[in-house]
Amino acid sequence: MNSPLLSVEGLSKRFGGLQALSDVTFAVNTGEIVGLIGPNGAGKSTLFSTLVGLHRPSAGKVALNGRDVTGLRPHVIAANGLTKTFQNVSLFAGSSVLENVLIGGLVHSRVASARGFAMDCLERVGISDIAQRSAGSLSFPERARVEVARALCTRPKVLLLDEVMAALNTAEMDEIISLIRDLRKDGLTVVIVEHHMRAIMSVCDRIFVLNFGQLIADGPPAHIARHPEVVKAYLGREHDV
Ligand SMILES: Nc1ncnc2c1ncn2[C@@H]1O[C@H](COP(=O)(O)OP(=O)(O)OP(=O)(O)O)[C@@H](O)[C@H]1O
Repeated sequence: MNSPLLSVEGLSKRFGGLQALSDVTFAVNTGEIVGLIGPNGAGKSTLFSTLVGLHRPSAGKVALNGRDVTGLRPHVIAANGLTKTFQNVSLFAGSSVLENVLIGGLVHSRVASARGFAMDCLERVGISDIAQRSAGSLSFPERARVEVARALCTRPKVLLLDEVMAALNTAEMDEIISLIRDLRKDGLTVVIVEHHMRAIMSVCDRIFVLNFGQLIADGPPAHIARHPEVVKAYLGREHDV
């Protein structure tokens, strides 16, 4: 059997007296779309930030394609193929859409060659027509696409999407879901943190559930939607899938 593309073993993160992640272990295979859910404060963003090197883990190991990337600097981890988008979309409002996306490409190349690839990424997410617009003037759905394009510009193998659908209505969310499916068809592996259960349940092959920093369940959407501990800790009721 092939080894998983992303492998996380016994990952823990402590902030002073607070244990934000406790002994988290999971694996993601090439081409999967995996969801990560759990109540506010469960540790989802901390897990993403620790995976991409923004936090140094207190214990545990992260491997990408069999290579240990634990504790490496964020740009080195990005260059190895693991990238995340940022919650509460953090674009440079005074810069153009193209400039915002191009920043992602600087992990691999200089500005001149990054520009062409940044345009390709904008094309891939369907917004090449707004490349010269100021990022500060964008709608929420446009901003979500720019965030995805910027992450794509780092040429990820695994893309971590942190609540990119947060401010979107149902129709806008469906468009992003369709984009995520297209990215998978192109060979990308995706992990999604999202509070919109309809979106998560419809797009993910598998879902991991965090509660108080611990992984309490892992399985296909139909299993997670009826998992008693998940319903109690997070969902509040069983969901139809
Ligand atoms: N830099 C930090 N310093 C100290 N504590 C932190 C830090 N970042 C997160 N925490 C704490 O770690 C815990 C997990 O937070 P985290 O943001 O990862 O949860 P989350 O599951 O992403 O929540 P949400 O769904 O609200 O985004 C929380 O108790 C939070 O207050």
